[in-house]
Amino acid sequence: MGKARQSVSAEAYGTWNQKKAYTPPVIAKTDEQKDRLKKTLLKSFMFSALEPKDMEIITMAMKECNFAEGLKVITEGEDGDFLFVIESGALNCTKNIGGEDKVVKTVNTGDVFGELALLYNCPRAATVVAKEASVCWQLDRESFNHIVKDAAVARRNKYDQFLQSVTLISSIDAYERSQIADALVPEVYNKGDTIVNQDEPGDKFYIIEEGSLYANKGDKRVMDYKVGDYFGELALLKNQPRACSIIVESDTCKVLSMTRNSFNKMLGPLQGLLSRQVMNYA
Ligand SMILES: Nc1ncnc2c1ncn2[C@@H]1O[C@@H]2COP(=O)(O)O[C@H]2[C@H]1O
Repeated sequence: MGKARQSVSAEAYGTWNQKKAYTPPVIAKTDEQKDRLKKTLLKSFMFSALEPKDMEIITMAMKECNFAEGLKVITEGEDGDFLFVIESGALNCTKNIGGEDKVVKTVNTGDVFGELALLYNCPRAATVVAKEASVCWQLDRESFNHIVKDAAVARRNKYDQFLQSVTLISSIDAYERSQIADALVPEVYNKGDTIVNQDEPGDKFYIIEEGSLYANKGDKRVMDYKVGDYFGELALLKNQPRACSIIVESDTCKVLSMTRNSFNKMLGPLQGLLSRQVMNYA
């Protein structure tokens, strides 16, 4: 038996908010399923930052789906009322481009798919087919709208315009850019702070959102950085210690960081470009 349904009244959202009363669905799960689902949600940028209370509602509302290899989960152009988070396996997203089906992305563990129809009330933008047997967790539109949507939209909007101005990312398509926005974590520093220490191991990549910084190799200043520039890629690309220290020059500085995992996954297609830029280093 599942837990008793919880009702979240309209008043809870304030009279200025048009959201209707929402009764979260409760789909019965074993402890083992709950455990797997929680671990999966923690791997997903869209869900990992939820408040514990919201995480509990989402955990109860999600439904396990086991997709056999070759199964079509989503069809481009159709209406959609669910999104999915992947626990294991891999699925191909294809789009019909000029009469031909082209794979535009392969999604796997921790990725979310099917979110666009829910975020923007539009038909499915791609077809999604299980490339191999995959375990996914399905979430309904209403639960997504009430608990996750506002934060997800705000986050994607907040960084989208800025990311379009970052030269490195300008060649990436809008969908990949939205995925990068999901993965970025803001960090704030003050004048004189060292964000990256020479010779130490490194596992993050950074883009500068506000402020100015410089790089020191030993005592020598070797590079200046401004808004839209990036640093920290070398240790990740080459699996080596930090080649320089990066120090904040302006009074304050905001950077957007990305873990090694996200860097590999999302900036993977840019590795050639990043490696060519390395030639410019002193
Ligand atoms: N390049 C892409 N353009 C649009 N959707 C994509 C792309 N790559 C992956 N997808 C996913 O494919 C899903 C199809 O359903 P949705 O449009 O709801 O949400 C879409 C995204 O989650």
